[in-house]
Amino acid sequence: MFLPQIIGYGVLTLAVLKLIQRRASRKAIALNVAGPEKDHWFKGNLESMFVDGFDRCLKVAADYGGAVKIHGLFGEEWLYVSDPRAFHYILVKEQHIFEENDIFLCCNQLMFGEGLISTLGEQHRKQRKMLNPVFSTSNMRELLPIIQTVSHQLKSVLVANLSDHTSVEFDVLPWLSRSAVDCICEGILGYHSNAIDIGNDNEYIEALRMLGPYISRTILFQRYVPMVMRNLSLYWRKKIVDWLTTSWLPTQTMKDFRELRRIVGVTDSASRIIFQEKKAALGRTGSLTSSQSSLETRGKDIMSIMLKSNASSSEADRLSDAEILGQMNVMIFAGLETTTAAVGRTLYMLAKHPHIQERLRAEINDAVIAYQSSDVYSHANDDSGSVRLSYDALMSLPLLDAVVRETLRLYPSLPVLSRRTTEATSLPLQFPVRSASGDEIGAVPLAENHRLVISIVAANHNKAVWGEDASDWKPERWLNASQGDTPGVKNGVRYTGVYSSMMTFLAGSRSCIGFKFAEMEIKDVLATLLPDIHLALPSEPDENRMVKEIHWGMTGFFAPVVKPPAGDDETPQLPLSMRLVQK
Ligand code: HEM
Repeated sequence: MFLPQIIGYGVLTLAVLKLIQRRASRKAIALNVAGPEKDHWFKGNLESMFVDGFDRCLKVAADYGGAVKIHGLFGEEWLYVSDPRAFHYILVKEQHIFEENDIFLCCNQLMFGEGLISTLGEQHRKQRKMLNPVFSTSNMRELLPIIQTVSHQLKSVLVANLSDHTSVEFDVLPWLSRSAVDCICEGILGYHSNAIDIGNDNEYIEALRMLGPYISRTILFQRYVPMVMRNLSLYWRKKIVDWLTTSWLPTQTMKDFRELRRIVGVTDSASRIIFQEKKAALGRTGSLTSSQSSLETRGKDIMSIMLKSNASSSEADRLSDAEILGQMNVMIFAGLETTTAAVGRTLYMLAKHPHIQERLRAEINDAVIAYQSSDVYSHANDDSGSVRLSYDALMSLPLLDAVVRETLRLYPSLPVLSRRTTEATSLPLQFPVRSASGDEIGAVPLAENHRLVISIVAANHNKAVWGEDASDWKPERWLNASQGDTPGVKNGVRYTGVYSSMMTFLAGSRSCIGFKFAEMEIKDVLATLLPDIHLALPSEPDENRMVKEIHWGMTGFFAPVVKPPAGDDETPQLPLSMRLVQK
C-alpha cells in the first residue's frame, strides 16, 4: 500500500468514527413524539421511507400526523414534519433556527461555488435581494420566445418520429431532458446549446445531462464532506480528492465519484467562459451579445439581466464575480431534473386521462384562434405555421393552469428536504399529535442540532386542508376556485407556499427562485405539443409480447421506470404511445 492510500483510508476511517461519535451524542436527546418502529437496526426507517418510499411517506403522516418521530442511521431520531403551522414556523417565521444541513451546504459549495444553495444568513439574503427582481413576471414575458423556440424544436423532433395517424411508442424522457437543457442554457445562460439535436452533443451538454444522476449515485460520499472541509486546509482537501479519484480504488462508487468530479470540472469551466464573455461584452458596449448566444436570446437571458442589474447596484449590494458564477452553476443544477420530472409527469397524467387531454387540447386550440384574431397578435408564427401565444395568453388558460398545478401538487419534483436546528426551540403545531407516551401535544420541543425532514409530499396530500380526495389527480378542483372554494384552504387553515397554498416550491426566503420560469416552461411545452400530438400509455405488446407498465419511483427525485417483466424497474424511461392529432 502506498502512502497516499494509507492517508486516504485513514481520513475515511476517522470520518466514519467521528460520525458514529456524533450520532451517539445526538441519540441521547430523545424526541417526545410518537412514530413508527425502526425497520432496521442500522438504517432505521430511512430505506423504507426514502428509497422508492412514496406510499410510506404518505402513510406515516396519515397515521401519526404532521410531526412524527422517525429513525435515521445508527438509531438517530429525526422529526418528519408536514403540519401547516410548523412549516410556517420553520420556513418563514423562525427560518434562522432551521438551516439547511451541513452536508447539503458543503457539497453544494464544493460543486457549485458561492451560489444560493450554498450560502446562509446575510450572504444568502444579499444574493436573494439582487436575484429576486431578475425572475420578475416582466422578465419572464421577455424570456418566453426563447422557451417557445425550444418547445417547437422538441415538437419537431417528436413529430418526425410519427407517421400518418398510427400510434408509435417511444421513450420521451431523453428528449424532455434535452429540451430542459436547452431551456436552461438559452434562458438562463444565454448559451446556444441545441442539445435537442443529438448530432450537436459536446462535452458540456453531456456533462449537464449527467450532473443530476451522478450526484444521486455518490450520495454515500456526501456525508463525509463537511468533516473534511471543516478540518482540512484547501491544500489537503485537494490532495484527498486527488487521491480518492485515482484509479487505485476501483469500486463503482469511486468510479462514480471520479466521473462526478470530471463533470463538475466541465460545467464549471464552461460557466467561466460564458461568464467572462458576457462580462467582456458588457464592459465593451454596455449591452450583452456573446458569440455563443442566438439572435433571439441576446441580452434577454437571466444571466445577462443579472449582470446588468449587478453592475448598476450599489457597492454594498453588489455580488462578487465568484457569487455570480456560483448562481450560474446553481441554476443549471436546480432547474434541470426538477422541470424534466415535472413535464414528464404532466405528459404521463394526460396520457392516463384522455378526456382531460382532449379538453385541454380544445382549450389551447381555441386560445390560439382567439389570439390570432386579437389586437395584440403580431403574426409571430414559427416555420410550421403554428402560432406562439403571448405570455399573458399562455398564463391565463384555466385548464392548462389547473392541470399543471394539480400535477405539481401531487408529485412535487423535490418531495422531501432536510433541515437542522441551530438552537433549541419549541415547534408549534396546527393539528395536535401524540407524544411518545400517548398524550396529546400542540408543540414539539427540539434540541439544538436536531435533524428534521420537511415532507413537501405529505403536506401536498394532507386531507385536513386538501379534503378527503387529497391524493386524487383532479384538475377540476382548481377550476372551482373562482366560486370561493379555494383549494388547500379549510376553515382558514392553509400552507404558506409561494405557489398557491402548496409546498412544491417551498415558502419563505429559501423558496424556489425559479418557480415562474419552471411554470412557464411546463405550460409552454404542453401548449406546443398537444395541438399536434396525441398521447396514450403504452398498450401494444413489445417483441416479447409484453406491455410496458410505468412506475414512478421516489428516491430523492421522482423518476419513471418500466416494471418487470417488460422492464428492469431501474433504468429511467418514459415510454408513451403517440400519434399525430387528426385535424
Ligand atoms: C418544477 C420545477 C421546480 C421545482 C419543483 C423546484 C423546487 C424547489 C424547492 C423545493 C426549492 C427549495 C430547496 C431547499 O430549500 O433545499 C428550490 C430552490 C431553488 N430553486 Fe427550484 N424548483 C424548480 C425549478 C427551478 C428552476 C427552473 C430554477 C432556475 C431557473 C430553480 C432555481 C432554484 C434555486 C436557485 C433555488 C435555491 C433558492 C435559495 O436557496 O434561495 N428551480 N426549488
